[in-house]
Amino acid sequence: MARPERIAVLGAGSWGTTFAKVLADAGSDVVLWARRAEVAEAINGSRCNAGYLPGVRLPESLRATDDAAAAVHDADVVVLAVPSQTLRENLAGWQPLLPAGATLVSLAKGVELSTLKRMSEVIGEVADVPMEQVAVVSGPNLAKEIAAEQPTATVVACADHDRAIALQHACSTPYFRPYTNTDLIGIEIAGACKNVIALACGMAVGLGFGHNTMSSLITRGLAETTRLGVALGADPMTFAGLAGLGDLVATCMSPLSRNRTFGERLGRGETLAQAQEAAHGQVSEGVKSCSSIRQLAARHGVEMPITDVVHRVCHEGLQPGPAAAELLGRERKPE
Ligand SMILES: NC(=O)C1=CN([C@@H]2O[C@H](COP(=O)(O)OP(=O)(O)OC[C@H]3O[C@@H](n4cnc5c(N)ncnc54)[C@H](OP(=O)(O)O)[C@@H]3O)[C@@H](O)[C@H]2O)C=CC1
Ligand SMILES: O=C(CO)COP(=O)(O)O
Repeated sequence: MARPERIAVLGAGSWGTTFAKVLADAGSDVVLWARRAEVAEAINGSRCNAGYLPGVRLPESLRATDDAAAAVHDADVVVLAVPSQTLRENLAGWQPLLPAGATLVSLAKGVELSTLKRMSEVIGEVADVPMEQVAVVSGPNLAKEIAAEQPTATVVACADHDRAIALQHACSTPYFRPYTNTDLIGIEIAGACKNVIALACGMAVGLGFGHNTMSSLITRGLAETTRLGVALGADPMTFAGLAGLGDLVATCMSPLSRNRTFGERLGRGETLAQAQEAAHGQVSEGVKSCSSIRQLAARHGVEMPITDVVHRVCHEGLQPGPAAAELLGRERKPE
């Protein structure tokens, strides 16, 4: 399959804008859709999306618009960069505009609350395209670091390996190195679950705990994520890769992570509403996905104790201190 020529990125938040920059830097012809006209105007005028990426100069070749039809016109790749829980509604509106045969790419890391579906499943269903047309990009990809052109690797996953390779070419730059994979289930489960584990790590930081605690949560978090992924049909090796362990470590360890920061506020005693207000509208996917992942795990008889307490802290009034004590007090068992 030929390298794509025209790419539309729908969603101009931190990651959509950064990924559009990566694609433009890789030489692709990119149009970025922003839902607010003033954001598109600022990108075209001052080459900046100050609300999400202050101080980052966007390439001259990157064009922005608030007209979704103009953005997707003639595109052979359409990248979806909106939050997981709004993707279905957004895509339903865009579906009539999508060029036939275009590769649809998900950047979102979550599990839909109402259906417990992964993002690629939502895309296949709403766009009514074969799953071979749907791809996912996921890895240790904190937007601000990539926007600053710090070296980063990622994974481009698609059941159609040729499409994955075409997309890999379209987003390879001297600072961004994509690998291909065909295990969509593993890549997406890893991406959604790491946000929940990052919330737990943030709570640990907020409670004043150090690196042993973080490391224990990361390792046991990876164990429960892998259990769920394997139950759903994923390749267990995916969880040792960039989109598994790689993203888990980056998100849990970095103060740039919105999920970790959100968890830290809860750990310091703030309420969910206070932590949400401090996020200034930026999405912390784990806050909702902890509930959908917990339900998905229950449906498949998989134990996910960290995800369970994160859900109860976020939505059922459990406090982070007692949540930590509960995890430590669980029945003793072999590793
Ligand atoms: N940021 C990162 O480092 C990374 C993020 N991701 C994932 O990418 C996805 C998008 O995240 P990110 O860009 O960071 O999120 P942000 O919160 O930074 O931006 C969200 C974007 O979606 C738009 N948006 C929000 N709600 C709606 C809606 N109802 N309809 C249409 N557009 C909407 C926002 O528009 P507006 O500005 O007008 O509100 C904004 O452009 C998430 O699933 C995230 O987990 C993955 C890898 C890295
Ligand atoms: O997915 C991410 C890094 O890979 C971004 O994480 P946050 O959404 O927690 O900022």
